Amino acid sequence: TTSFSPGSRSILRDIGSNDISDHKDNAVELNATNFDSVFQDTPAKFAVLEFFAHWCPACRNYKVNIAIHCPLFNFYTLRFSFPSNCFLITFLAEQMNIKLCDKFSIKRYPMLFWGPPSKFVGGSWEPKQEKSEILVVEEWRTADLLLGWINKQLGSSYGLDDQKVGNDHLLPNISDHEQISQAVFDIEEATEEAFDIILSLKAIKSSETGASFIRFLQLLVPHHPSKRCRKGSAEILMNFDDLCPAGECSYDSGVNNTLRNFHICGNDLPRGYYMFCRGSKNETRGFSCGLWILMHSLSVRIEDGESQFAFTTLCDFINNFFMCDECRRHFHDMCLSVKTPFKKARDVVLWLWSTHNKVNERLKKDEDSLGTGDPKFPKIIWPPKQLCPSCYLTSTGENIDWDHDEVYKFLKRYYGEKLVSSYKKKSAGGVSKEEVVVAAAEEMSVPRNALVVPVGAALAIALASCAFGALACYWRTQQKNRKHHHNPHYLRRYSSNYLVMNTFSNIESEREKER
Ligand SMILES: Cc1cc2nc3c(=O)[nH]c(=O)nc-3n(C[C@H](O)[C@H](O)[C@H](O)COP(=O)(O)OP(=O)(O)OC[C@H]3O[C@@H](n4cnc5c(N)ncnc54)[C@H](O)[C@@H]3O)c2cc1C
Repeated sequence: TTSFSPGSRSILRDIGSNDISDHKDNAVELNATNFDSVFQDTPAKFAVLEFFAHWCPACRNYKVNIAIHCPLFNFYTLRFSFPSNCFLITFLAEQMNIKLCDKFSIKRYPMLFWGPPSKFVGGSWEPKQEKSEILVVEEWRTADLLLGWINKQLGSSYGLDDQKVGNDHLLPNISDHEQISQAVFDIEEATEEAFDIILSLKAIKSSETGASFIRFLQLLVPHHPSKRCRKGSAEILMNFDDLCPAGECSYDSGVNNTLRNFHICGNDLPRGYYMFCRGSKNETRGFSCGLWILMHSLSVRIEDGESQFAFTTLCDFINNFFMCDECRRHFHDMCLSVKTPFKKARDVVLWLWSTHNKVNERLKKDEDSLGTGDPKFPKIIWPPKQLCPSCYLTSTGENIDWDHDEVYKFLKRYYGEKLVSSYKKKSAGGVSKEEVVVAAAEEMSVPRNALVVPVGAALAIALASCAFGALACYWRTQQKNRKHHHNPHYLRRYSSNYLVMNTFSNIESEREKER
């Protein structure tokens, strides 16, 4: 038997497996406090909201039935997502959540509702309410009943044997113009998952790995495409020297003031699923895809003065914290092959793009011969012509003559504006105002008047006052008195020319002004 912790969504994951006792509870708590934000946070068009009670055997039994008999549900419950953009949320009706139960007039368990997620935000339901967009799901006891009911609402004809419907609203990457908007969610997910992995493997274990982690945060604070990740990174950065004095982080859970008390992108992450990066098989894509997208989206946001810093930071981050050994080593070799420091942001963007293509090329051969790739997402040299015709000067067979100016323009658009505007466009023409609020990614530019100081300034102040956590310490000091110093030793050590020293709030207020 499995016990589900009160209020958690663990049951969703648990029913994803036929052996429902397999899974650990690592799910995000859904409760009266985050109820609205969870609904706001999804680009899904429809949601199934379930009120259940942990003592209600029927609640559990019908889910097991669904999990075993309908792979389609298996998929969406596992991934929280459903064909036609629908997802299931379970909600435990216990004492602390009683007000919400009242708002939805819950009189029995389980009770399932169907509607656009935005309608659940601050929403309510009454039995005789007419014209409500929230409907009670009447048929839910078995997989085919529930599927039949949903088919009726959607005018679709999904069948119990459908295996891969989870991806049918996502186009393959060849035509992923519109889908890139969803990548913001994956960028957040990958950022938080990377942080989780670092914590669970206790990967910050020396002053070197600590410094690498700090530099990564320094890159995220001004440039992460998601505002809440920028904020979360800033918080960790500011507290880092307290959290990891002398490079010794405490990883104990249940202890105050440890890294575990922090989330880079917010308490409700990681969500446990990917959207743009979702594979057609469970074991493909996901985190590593999200990590690439994160790196590309960072690269197009940096300024020339940060080029070498961004390059070494990404290289070191992968080398220290991406725990796929083969990936790490190959990437590291490619980093080492760069002999001249980068001076232009454009060159970093193009280096990352071509490095990613080298990985694609290598993996394509492996995947073709071993059959280990995702059949829906074969490795390709990217971007394909369909996505960027002007990127191609000529191509004969395997040889492509790229127009690098066009490739650069395309990448800036795709991982910068496009990532933002598709999402906003979709929201504006789509369901509700709230969805715009959820847009985790906003503008791509760093404020023009960002204060840029020599990065060497960091060590002058920082080393003197805090042996380790130097950069975090400096960062804090900077906020207080903004003194500029220079220390060539630091430049050598971190091989970086400049560092944008903006406080998070400065950056955000600049962004507000620009808006
Ligand atoms: C640093 C790093 C090194 C890796 N090394 C290895 C390795 O050695 N062996 C291994 O088996 N796996 C490796 N991986 C994983 C592998 O690269 C893929 O991430 C994984 O196979 C999933 O592939 P995917 O189809 O989701 O596409 P990914 O390659 O993950 O790409 C994600 C998305 O990025 C876009 N994209 C594709 N190519 C480019 C490009 N050139 N420039 C910009 N955007 C692009 C596409 O939209 C694509 O869907 C590595 C991952 C990372 C982050």
